Amino acid sequence: MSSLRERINAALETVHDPEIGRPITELGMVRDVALDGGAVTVTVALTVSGCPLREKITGDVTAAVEQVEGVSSVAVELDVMTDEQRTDLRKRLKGGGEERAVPFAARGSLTRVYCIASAKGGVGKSSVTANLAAALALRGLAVGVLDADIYGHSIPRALGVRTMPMQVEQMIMPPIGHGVKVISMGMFTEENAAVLWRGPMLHRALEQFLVDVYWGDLDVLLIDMPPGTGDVQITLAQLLPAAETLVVTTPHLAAAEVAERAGTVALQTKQRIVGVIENMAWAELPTGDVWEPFGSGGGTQVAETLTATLGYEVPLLGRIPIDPGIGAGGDEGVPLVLNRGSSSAASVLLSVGAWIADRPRGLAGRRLALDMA
Ligand SMILES: Nc1ncnc2c1ncn2[C@@H]1O[C@H](COP(=O)(O)OP(=O)(O)OP(=O)(O)O)[C@@H](O)[C@H]1O
Repeated sequence: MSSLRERINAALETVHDPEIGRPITELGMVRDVALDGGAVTVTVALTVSGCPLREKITGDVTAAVEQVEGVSSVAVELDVMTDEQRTDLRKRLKGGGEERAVPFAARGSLTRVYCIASAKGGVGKSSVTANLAAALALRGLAVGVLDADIYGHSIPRALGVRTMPMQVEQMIMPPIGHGVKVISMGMFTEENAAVLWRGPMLHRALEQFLVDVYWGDLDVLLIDMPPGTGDVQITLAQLLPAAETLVVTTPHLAAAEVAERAGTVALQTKQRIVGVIENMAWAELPTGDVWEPFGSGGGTQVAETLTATLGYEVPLLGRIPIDPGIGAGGDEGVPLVLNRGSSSAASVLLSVGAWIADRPRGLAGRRLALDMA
């Protein structure tokens, strides 16, 4: 039979750091386990002082150790990592790999990166991104969202994220909302300040979000793009040449114009457009009838035009109806797919999420580093 200390250590291995998602034992956070008969005192070193998750970690350690046979009481003492320990942690998390590389652009990266793009603002791109991210997390996928929309940062709020990212050494720990890791340009600017992002500054900021943020091993990274064509599109195409694009449009936008803009970016950046999502496509009347206030066929037309222009199949992945629950979910920080999963809008969003989830995580069908030149 194992000793009390061994059993306590095994219990501590089940406690994960809430931000990093790895066992605290593996991260070097358990500094000491003192035994006085069955009374246990565990000293945990937090990554930074004033860590907002101290209570959660204390609670998790207590709950895990309390259950160990032979333990009569548990006390948790908190300490803070030394500079050397933080450096060591950063190296461990980066896997000793190249320091300043974009992990998703590395050869062999299995993370699928999708840029959620639109020709114009206000078509619901951010709402779609937040809901798709939540839908993917719901299916058990490891998901991150990078909010690169420099004109409006609605993603953190839509995913219920209210905390700021923590910094450990040069590593930025993304806050997590509904299981989704979130980083937004808005987290690094004064509240509501209109920032005029110039090209080089923008490039550096986006690079930092991809390189210095600890994303961990993601299945999918969604990037909420600013509408239209511009510096963000160019920068991201350089940093993430294998990223793919999902185009969000509404039926009333001139389909030809939407397709032309999206197609031009795809041709210039050589990034593949993998599908079109039509938002605000229809509304259900109290009578049960379907009403299409903005006309119909826009999404199909965009998909068909892109298919013809780009020379490969660009499918229409879904038509999301108008649903006030989308706006309410965004305001409350609980995406519609999580709180009204059976509504028509949620069903479409969940089915697009399923389509993304079912695409292989591997390299199949993707452009490899060799032909990125
Ligand atoms: N299907 C829908 N039904 C009802 N309201 C919607 C729907 N989709 C989005 N909305 C609402 O439309 C508004 C614009 O949506 P959102 O912010 O997601 O668009 P966006 O394209 O990201 O805009 P921007 O680029 O300006 O940030 C929001 O108030 C949102 O709640």
